[in-house]
Amino acid sequence: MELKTYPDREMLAMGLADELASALKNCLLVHERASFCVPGGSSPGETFSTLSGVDLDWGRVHVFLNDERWVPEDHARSNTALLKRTLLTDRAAAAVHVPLVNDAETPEAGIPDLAPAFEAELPISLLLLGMGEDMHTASLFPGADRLADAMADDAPILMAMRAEGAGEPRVTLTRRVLAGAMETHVLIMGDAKREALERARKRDPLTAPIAAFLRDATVHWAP
Ligand SMILES: O=C1O[C@H](COP(=O)(O)O)[C@@H](O)[C@H](O)[C@H]1O
Repeated sequence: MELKTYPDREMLAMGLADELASALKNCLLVHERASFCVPGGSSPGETFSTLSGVDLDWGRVHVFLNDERWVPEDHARSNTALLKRTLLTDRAAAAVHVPLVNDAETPEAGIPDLAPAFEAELPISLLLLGMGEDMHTASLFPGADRLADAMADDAPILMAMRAEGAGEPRVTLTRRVLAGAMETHVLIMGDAKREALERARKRDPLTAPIAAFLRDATVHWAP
């Protein structure tokens, strides 16, 4: 694991957006397209806004979320809405968005229609993950009902997930899919998450799911 620290959140957004843009450009030099898998939540908005203005061949970039809360797009907690508002705008409006939610009643009912589109996106070219103070990443929550299945080597691409701390039901890419990414970055902010990261490094991924992705990751942190 490499840890990059920034003096403040604005510098983090600029530095991380720059690094992600370089990774996408390098990928597009040798591949027809790049698959770019990104988190939702409260942390990535400023990085996404900065990245959306970068001049690159966005039409060859396929963007999708690590996970989604099973809520409609006009819901305040919709990760899809955040993605559309902050990343898939400006120059990046030309990117191809692979949706992770539909209008089915539950994630279990929606996944069969969503999953086939993800087959063509693997392996993920560039992965950005977030992390909660409880050491969850994507919707791989400690104590979640199907965490062990989602962490297994033979997990499907997408799984439904429910956990006490998660709020609503979720859909998440599974560990093997996320861990297969060619390049991985993690975005965290604040002292509590820095402490959680250090705790997770000593823990089993089944109790600290972010630990499954740290070995080859670059972690970006600001106070
Ligand atoms: O619920 C979620 O939480 C994590 C962390 O979010 P943050 O608000 O603490 O930055 C996020 O990475 C994930 O995509 C999201 O669905």
